[in-house]
Amino acid sequence: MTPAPIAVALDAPDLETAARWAAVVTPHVSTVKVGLELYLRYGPDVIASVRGASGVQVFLDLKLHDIPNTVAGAARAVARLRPAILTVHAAGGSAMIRAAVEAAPHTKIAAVTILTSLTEADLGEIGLAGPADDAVRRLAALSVEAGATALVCSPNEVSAVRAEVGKEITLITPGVRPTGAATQDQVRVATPEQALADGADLLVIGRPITGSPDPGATAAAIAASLRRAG
Ligand SMILES: O=c1ccn([C@@H]2O[C@H](COP(=O)(O)O)[C@@H](O)[C@H]2O)c(=O)[nH]1
Repeated sequence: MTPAPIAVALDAPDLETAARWAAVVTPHVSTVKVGLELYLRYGPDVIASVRGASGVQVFLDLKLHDIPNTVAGAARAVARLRPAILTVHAAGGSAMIRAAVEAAPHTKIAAVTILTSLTEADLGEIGLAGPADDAVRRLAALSVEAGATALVCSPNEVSAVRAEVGKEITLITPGVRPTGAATQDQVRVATPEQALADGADLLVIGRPITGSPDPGATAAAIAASLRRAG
């Protein structure tokens, strides 16, 4: 069976737990995601541990955000680990995004538009007043113009972003919650089925899977539900 277009966020407190989650979900999902918690604790070794024997695609979610020269150096440093996807913050601007793209030519650079944990009130607080859609579309267009081939946005904006950037760009959506699951610190959310129907290419799902009693079975159930819906 083809693995579902899901990236399981391995936000684990230790490497053993992350590797165990990766091993049980990889028959069912296309991708595992390593974020700041794991990478800052264990460094590059974490990539081989979660990739394991299956060779599953690894998404390195470091959300780089600095001056172009520094981001280029960081992207070059992690590119040797061969992550399939590496994130940078779109708010770093065109030159910074372009620097990452040029420094890591074999890695898909994904620009994070507006974090899925932010409300419109939060956006006002940081000087981006107005509907989230507007800021997300603006940052999406700028990122693609700068060479990003993937974008991270909430499922709520995915159809607007698709209309803005076309079908060649990979749209990645965190903030995905199966019906009835706790939203936790996520604000702009939708179900896996809705996110996919609206045009997402890769759904990031963490705690609803890793916090469940049987992460392998939960990943399999979400994957089956996507196949039924598709
Ligand atoms: O806007 C963003 C960008 C990245 N993330 C990351 O996705 C996962 C979501 O985990 P859940 O447990 O499903 O909430 C997490 O690793 C975030 O760092 C995001 O949530 N929103």
